[in-house]
Amino acid sequence: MKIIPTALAGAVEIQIDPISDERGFFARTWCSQTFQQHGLPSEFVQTSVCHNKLAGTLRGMHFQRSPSTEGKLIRCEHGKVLDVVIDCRPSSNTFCQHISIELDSQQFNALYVPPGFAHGYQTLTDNAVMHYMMTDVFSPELAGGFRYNDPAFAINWPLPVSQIAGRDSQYADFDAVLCQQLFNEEN
Ligand SMILES: Cc1cn([C@H]2C[C@H](O)[C@@H](COP(=O)(O)OP(=O)(O)O[C@H]3O[C@H](C)C(=O)[C@H](O)[C@H]3O)O2)c(=O)[nH]c1=O
Repeated sequence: MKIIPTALAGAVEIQIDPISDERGFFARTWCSQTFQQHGLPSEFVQTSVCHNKLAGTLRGMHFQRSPSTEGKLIRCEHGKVLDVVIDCRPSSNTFCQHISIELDSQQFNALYVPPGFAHGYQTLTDNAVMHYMMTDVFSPELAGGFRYNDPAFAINWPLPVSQIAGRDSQYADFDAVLCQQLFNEEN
């Protein structure tokens, strides 16, 4: 595996090192020891899968606020998505900044998103399937979100939105003070 830092400390792309032969290839996608050596999670407590019917579907920007310690390893298992994460950590030098990365089932790449981030994606193909591995259990009472088209982030989504949950298009405008309260590690 190659672990590639991004502009947001702690968020890293994981690329595979395929071992090929005439049948195809074999590649490691996660290893507790390798992850631990890179300061990444050595264990996960929940995994999930998500199917999206149409290209242009937008899910996000979702977070689990403090005291959740949810980090997630995300991979596209069918099709391709533009994945976006926003740094919501009050003490971070990149607070409120975001990165975008294509997760492509044909590239087998993944993204690790640490606690303190909002996450979302837009599907670039029909029938895009996402796989998640989480470091903390899902807590509905700690779930929240920012609007995908909030001018505070100016995220450049590649396609017109074809499908989006009502909740996701109605989040209030971003409020940095509220965000710092939501993600205050002392909560
Ligand atoms: C996330 C999650 C959801 N659920 C239940 C709650 C709902 O009854 C149903 C659909 O949930 P939701 O509409 O929140 O699913 P998404 O819109 O895909 O949300 C996810 O999409 C963004 C992009 C993410 O990064 C998060 O993983 C997650 O927020 O599954 C669970 O039971 N466990 C879970 O971990």
